[in-house]
Amino acid sequence: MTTTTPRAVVRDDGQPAGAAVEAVRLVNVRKVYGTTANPVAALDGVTLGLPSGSFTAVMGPSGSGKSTFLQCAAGLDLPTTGRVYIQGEELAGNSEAVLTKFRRQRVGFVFQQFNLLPTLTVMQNVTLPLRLAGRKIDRRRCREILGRVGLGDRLDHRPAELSGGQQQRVAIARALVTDPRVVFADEPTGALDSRSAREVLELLRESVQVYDQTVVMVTHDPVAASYADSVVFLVDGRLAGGLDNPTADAVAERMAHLGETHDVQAGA
Ligand SMILES: Nc1ncnc2c1ncn2[C@@H]1O[C@H](COP(=O)(O)OP(=O)(O)OP(=O)(O)O)[C@@H](O)[C@H]1O
Repeated sequence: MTTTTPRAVVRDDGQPAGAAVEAVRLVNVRKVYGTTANPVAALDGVTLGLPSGSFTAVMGPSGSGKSTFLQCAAGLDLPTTGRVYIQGEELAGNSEAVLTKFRRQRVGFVFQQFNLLPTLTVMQNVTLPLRLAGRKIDRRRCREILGRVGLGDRLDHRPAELSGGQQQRVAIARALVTDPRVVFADEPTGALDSRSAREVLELLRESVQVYDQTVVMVTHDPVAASYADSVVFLVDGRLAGGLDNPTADAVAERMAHLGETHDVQAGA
């Protein structure tokens, strides 16, 4: 009989072989802005994995690196050092064309200011990512998604004819139309009244619970964060702990004491 010494098999992204592939994984990500003489580390060694089908809120004080985190995780920008994986595939290559293709195939975005094209109708805005990716436009599916966000009767309207909340729902439909694995949202409720904000957050949660997508959302608002499955906190570009099943009160309480938990690198 022969015996073999068990050997841990580790995948290229640092995860044990056989582990479920995470939707997003950052490994020791640093992003440095500024000059060599005066560098600013917007992200300072962030290692974090977000499971598929999870809804994560990213919080922290102003300047803590939240937007930089989202930009790097989503492939809108490249880290100075470290690695980023979406659904197990490394976001690599330094040409903008490669990054653009990667984003078009795998991720969707929702921004605070909606970023709809004003001259296009609702339907044209929603089909745009498919056109840009050279993919077939299935109008029935687009109508279905717009119905899902409550805008099935507004297909021919232009953004200026819609309320802020409705515009953000168009933006969500546009983010979902390519069936991305991960939707990144940067302050998606920042420009909305509380009722519209609630509708937008419910749609994001539905895309996780019903459609098994993964959502990563930067927010300043503890109520918005309470719609997520978990919250990760950033302070000075470093992870400063997390919170599962967050309530708005628990999030607000943590935010109030964030500086004190500064050096905890969680979720690695
Ligand atoms: N393009 C840039 N050039 C130089 N410094 C930058 C740049 N972008 C961000 N920074 C710096 O990096 C740090 C993190 O910025 P970031 O925008 O990620 O923070 P944030 O948490 O999203 O802030 P806020 O909540 O105010 O939007 C800040 O010190 C910021 O000044």
